[in-house]
Formats: sequence, structure tokens, C-alpha cells
Amino acid sequence: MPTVLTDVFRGHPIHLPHTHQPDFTSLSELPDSYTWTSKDDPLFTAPPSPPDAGESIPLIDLNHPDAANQIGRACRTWGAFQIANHGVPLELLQGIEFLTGSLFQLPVQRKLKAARSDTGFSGYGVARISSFFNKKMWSEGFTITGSPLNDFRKLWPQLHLNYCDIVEQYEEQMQKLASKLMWLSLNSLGVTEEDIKWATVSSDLNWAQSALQLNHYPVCPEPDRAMGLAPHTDSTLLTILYQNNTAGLQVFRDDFGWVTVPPVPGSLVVNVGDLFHILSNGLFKSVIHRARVNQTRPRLSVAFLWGPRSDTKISPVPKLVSPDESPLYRSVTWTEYLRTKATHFNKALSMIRNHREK
Ligand SMILES: C=C1C[C@]23C[C@H]1CC[C@H]2[C@@]12CCC[C@@](C)(C(=O)O1)[C@H]2[C@@H]3C(=O)O
Ligand SMILES: O=C(O)CCC(=O)C(=O)O
Ligand SMILES: [Fe+2]
Repeated sequence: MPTVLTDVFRGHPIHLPHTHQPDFTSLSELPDSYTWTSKDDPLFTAPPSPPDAGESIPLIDLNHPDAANQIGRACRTWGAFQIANHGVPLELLQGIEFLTGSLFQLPVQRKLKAARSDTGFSGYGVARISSFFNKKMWSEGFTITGSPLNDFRKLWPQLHLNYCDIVEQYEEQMQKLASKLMWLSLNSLGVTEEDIKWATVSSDLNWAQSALQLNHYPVCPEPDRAMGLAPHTDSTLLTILYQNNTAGLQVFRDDFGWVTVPPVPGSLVVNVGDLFHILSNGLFKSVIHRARVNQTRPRLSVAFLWGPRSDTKISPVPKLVSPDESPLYRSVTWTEYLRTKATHFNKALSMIRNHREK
């Protein structure tokens, strides 16, 4: 039984063509292999919400006395929100943005020295969900879990220790923030530490684990026909996303279509992931989101993907299941779920859904 994310894809190889990345900067036309239509993604041409409709995910001040309720409401309606006054130092946000920018600026031969292997978890490469789409995405990524020391030494023979330090500090801040946000949203449903014993410091200091996903979306000659990162939900409990000052993230709502999440300097975006949807017995929505690209400014984002330890079984909190019904989902560990997702992608949730008797 793997206990760390590093082992999740061991024995479950995913072959991805990292080494066939083009030199994005040299292309003046969008190659056919990067041109998306609704045949490649049924949601591709879903209507964008008109910007004047003013609809977007709420921006919540974490210091506001009503923050817990606002977060709970956002998790139920949108599955996403932005937060201000989150307590993560601005220098650290700038530090992780600087690191991400300098990583992707390295020559491609250097980045490939740290390429993610077919059975590996960490390293440089194309989005893991690429194998489910016929067209390529206009982006490159770098996944980190555990110590980035070995990879960073290959990328930056001189400066790797400074960069490791930034990652360590960033993860520490994100971990604290993620568990605070989880408890605020659960408290809004009346769920307390008594109901979820595995998620308390008194049960184990290391009851959660995480990965960092660094994303780069280069400028694109024909952004309207390209896709930065195809629509997906995260498999996490929660994801905390930092985006640089360039718009591109969109969330999907059945009633509005695609809604852009405008960058708000210094704030962070929070997404509900599939495991939180399961834990809340479907009350919180795991949000479908994607990243679009543009013609003038490169975009960077850093996703902190946060979930339980690999040996923790996640199942709907009994308090949230009505007495005359069975829970919506059966129990699953993060590792099992990541593997299900790696094989079945957006059918993963329905595969662990319990079938209700009439
Ligand atoms: C801990 C995680 C969560 C992963 C897999 C693994 C590391 C990278 C994450 C992402 C990041 C990009 C979208 C996604 C869909 C992908 O392809 O890689 C995510 C996926 C998931 O949330 O399922
Ligand atoms: O770049 C973005 O805004 C989205 C990134 C994302 O969804 C992810 O890394 O899971
Ligand atoms: Fe995501």
C-alpha cells in the first residue's frame, strides 16, 4: 500500500510525449494538432458568460466574521471562491511566481533533464490529462511532491537550494491555510472534529499530503482556437491556486457557461476537489475548470493540490447522509481515486457512486 503520492503511478504507467513539445515561442501559426473544436471537447464552444453579467466566484475576506458561511455557500453553489487576507506573505507569493517563471524560461534541453517518467509523479511535462484528448494543450507543467532537491539540482546546478527553500516555505503556508479552509467550510455544515477524526492534529500531525503543480501558458498566435488546460475537476479535497496577473482560469456553471476568474493581486483561488465532494456527500461541488491562453502575455499558475494521507478512506460524513438514504459514494483513498481518474478521467466520480434503491 503506497503511503506517499510519489508511488501512486508506480505500476500504473501513463505514457505522455513530453519530449515532443514544440518551441512555443517560434510558432507564428497554430499547428493543427493544437487547434480545438467542439469535437475535441464538447464544452469548448459552450457560451461564455457575458462579462457585463458581473457573475464570478465570490471574493471572500478571511478576516470577515461571516467568512465560514460565505465559504460554505461558495462551496455549494460554485465549488470555488477567491480569498483575500489569507495570511500568506506577499513575498512568498512573489517568490513562487519568480521560481515558476525562471523554471519555464530554462532551455528545453535543461527542463527535459527533469522530465516526468511514465511511472513517476514529479517532474517536467505535458498535462497528465493529455491522453484523454486528441488535441494538444498550449502549456507545459512541472509537478512536485516530496523534496524537489533532486530535480532542482538538475535544473539549477547552482541555485537549487534557494528554490527548494521557497517551495518548502510555500507548502508549509498552504498546508495551514488548506486545513483552515476545510474546517471553516465543514463547520458551516455543522460538521465538527468529532465527526471526522482522521482530520485532526490530535490524530496525527501528518494527516494530509499535497503536490504542487506549476503551469506555464506561453503567448499563443491564435488563442481563440487553442486550449491551455482542458476542462477537468481536481481529484483533491481542496486546491489553492495562485495565478499571476494574467487572466485565463475559467470555471463552468450549468446556468451561466464559462465564467472567467479575474486575477485579484495578492489573493488566492480555492477549488473544491472530487474528494471534498465525496466527503460532503455531494453538498459541495467539485468545480469543472479550464485555462485559456492569450496573444500578448505569458500566464503562470501554481496549484497546491491537497488531500488526505494515502491510507485514509474518504467517505461521506454520516451526519450529512439522511437516515433513510444510503451515502452517495462508497469509500475511497486518494491513491485509489487518482488511479481511477488516470484511467477513466471524468467518469471516475460516477464509478464510485452508490446506486440508490428506489
Ligand atoms: C495530486 C495530483 C492531482 C493531479 C494529479 C496529481 C498531480 C497533478 C494534478 C493535476 C494538475 C493538472 C490537472 C490534473 C487533472 C492533472 O492532470 O494533473 C490534476 C490531477 C488531479 O487533480 O486529478
Ligand atoms: O492554470 C490554471 O489557472 C488552472 C490550473 C489547474 O487547474 C491545475 O493545475 O489543476
Ligand atoms: Fe485544476
